[in-house]
Amino acid sequence: MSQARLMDGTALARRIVEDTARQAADLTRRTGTQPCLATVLVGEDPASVTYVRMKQNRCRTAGIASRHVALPARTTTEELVATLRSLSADPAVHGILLQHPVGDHIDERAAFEAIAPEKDVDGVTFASFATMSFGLPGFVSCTPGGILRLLDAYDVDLTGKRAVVVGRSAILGKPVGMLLLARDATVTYCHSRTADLSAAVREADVVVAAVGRPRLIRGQDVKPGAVVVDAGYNPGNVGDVDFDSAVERASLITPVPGGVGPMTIATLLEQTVTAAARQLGV
Ligand SMILES: NC(=O)C1=CN([C@@H]2O[C@H](COP(=O)(O)OP(=O)(O)OC[C@H]3O[C@@H](n4cnc5c(N)ncnc54)[C@H](OP(=O)(O)O)[C@@H]3O)[C@@H](O)[C@H]2O)C=CC1
Ligand SMILES: Nc1nc(=O)c2c([nH]1)NC[C@@H]1CN(c3ccc(C(=O)N[C@@H](CCC(=O)O)C(=O)O)cc3)C=[N+]21
Repeated sequence: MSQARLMDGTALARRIVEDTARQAADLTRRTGTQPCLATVLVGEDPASVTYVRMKQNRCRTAGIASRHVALPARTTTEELVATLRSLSADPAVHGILLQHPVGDHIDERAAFEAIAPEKDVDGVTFASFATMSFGLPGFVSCTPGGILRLLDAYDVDLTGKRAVVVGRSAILGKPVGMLLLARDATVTYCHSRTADLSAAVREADVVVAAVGRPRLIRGQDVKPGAVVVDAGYNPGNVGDVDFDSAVERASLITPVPGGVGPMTIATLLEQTVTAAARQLGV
């Protein structure tokens, strides 16, 4: 069998960011206000520092202002909630991103819920999860939203397809399953307690790997012709899919890097400009 075609997230994300930059410039010209994303980081985990910096850099190239709030690792839930409430109330801030994970001593859910839904451009609040799941207007979780955009760009028909999502986190696995369900896929969630992961994956027409375990999904478990989305992003730019073996069986596959990662940031920027437009009343 021939090798899978690559789903090029870098190229699609570049087009989305260019469109977003035009919209940001237009909005700035019409209102005199630049769209602004606030990024909040607790602690100094090097990977998280890098991700947040990438997001800020991409904002700058798209003409979106960013404001960074760096909090010490010992920050309490109450302090973090207070910070997010004050950003939620600040009219100069249009979108808020709280970088996950925040540390075990903090109630991450309480922190997410302190983000005003109209500024939840990362799509992490209960309100966003609900609107996304019901197909109502609102903000989608960025990585899941980016994954669906990528599948659409490659004309992947999801209707009636068996989709297996490996992982069920609040910002990735669970919401991507809801988006696939909304597109009439038959969705199975797998997680750390799944009895036979290989058996589940072997049945999948579409696999989304969102685990955080390097190369967990192997080519031998990929159904020939399946579509494979690797959302994993492990140290050393390694995905959750064993690319070299999976590329031999899949029909379409995302590379790491250059697949899902850039789509996440493109979705974040796009939703920030949408949030700003709504808040500025245009
Ligand atoms: N490219 C991007 O933009 C982004 C990439 N990521 C990447 O995606 C991956 C997942 O991130 P995230 O969802 O935040 O991670 P979490 O650690 O929050 O969740 C991991 C999920 O995988 C499940 N899991 C763990 N081990 C296994 C296993 N051996 N078999 C089956 N399931 C397992 C867990 O199950 P259980 O629920 O039972 O514990 C959990 O549901 C990471 O590599 C992360 O870096 C994350 C966000 C954005
Ligand atoms: N609240 C929250 N929302 C997130 O969206 C979120 C988060 N927390 N915590 C951490 C993860 C990780 N994440 C990535 C985003 C882009 C790339 C990305 O663009 N990667 C490039 C490579 C970039 C490079 O390494 O040069 C690629 O895959 O091609 C990777 C990882 C978002 N996350």
